[in-house]
Amino acid sequence: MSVYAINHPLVQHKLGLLREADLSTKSFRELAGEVAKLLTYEATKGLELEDHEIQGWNNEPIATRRLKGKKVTVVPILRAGLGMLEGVTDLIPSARVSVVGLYRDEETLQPVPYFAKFANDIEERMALVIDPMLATGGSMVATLDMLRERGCEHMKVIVLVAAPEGIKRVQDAYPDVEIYTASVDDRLDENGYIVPGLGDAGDKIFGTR
Ligand SMILES: O=P(O)(O)OC[C@H]1O[C@H](OP(=O)(O)OP(=O)(O)O)[C@H](O)[C@@H]1O
Ligand SMILES: O=c1cc[nH]c(=O)[nH]1
Ligand SMILES: [Mg+2]
Repeated sequence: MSVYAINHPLVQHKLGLLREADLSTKSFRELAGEVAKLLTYEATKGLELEDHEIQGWNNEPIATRRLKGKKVTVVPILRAGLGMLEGVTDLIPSARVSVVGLYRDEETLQPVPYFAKFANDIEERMALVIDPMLATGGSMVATLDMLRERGCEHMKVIVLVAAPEGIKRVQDAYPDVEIYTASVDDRLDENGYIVPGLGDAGDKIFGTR
């Protein structure tokens, strides 16, 4: 089972702040970006390197290493995934951004697609899919389906908070996909919200509460 719940003290401290009921939009946005950045650090620890020789300060060659292969594509799921994007691209500034627009129908809890634009050569890139909330997992699996249909083989998921139901759904469909999260929470409530969770992450990030 490849779920990585990151217990780093900074992640746990910031997650605790994010869970405060009356946090301002500004603080929620800042913290979501900061936790996304720390989770990205963990999620990228297995990236492949290649040897690369450079000219050093005194004109002597230095053997260094650099990231190998095509640049990563980051895939925010609209809207709420945008709240994590800057945190991720702070660490991977040359990443290509692919965007998937989905909203979850409030009655059926099914994902409804409304936009998709992928980086070119997606089949050669590692995709880091970002969304604050993994609840039923419907939105995440729909996004992974879109990427896999386009030939993307190497995908990882970064979410701020995950419900056990969503983790199971992703793992059943994509056992090879690693999930990085600040917390595996207890359960979903009767409306499909994660408990204890963060509430409606999209509304909090966009100030549309
Ligand atoms: O795992 P699921 O049950 O599919 O639920 C999770 C999805 O719900 C939220 O998005 P929402 O539909 O609220 O859209 P928004 O980001 O535009 O607010 C969240 O950001 C995920 O994308
Ligand atoms: O808890 C949840 C579940 C879905 N979407 C959210 O924003 N929060
Ligand atoms: Mg929402």
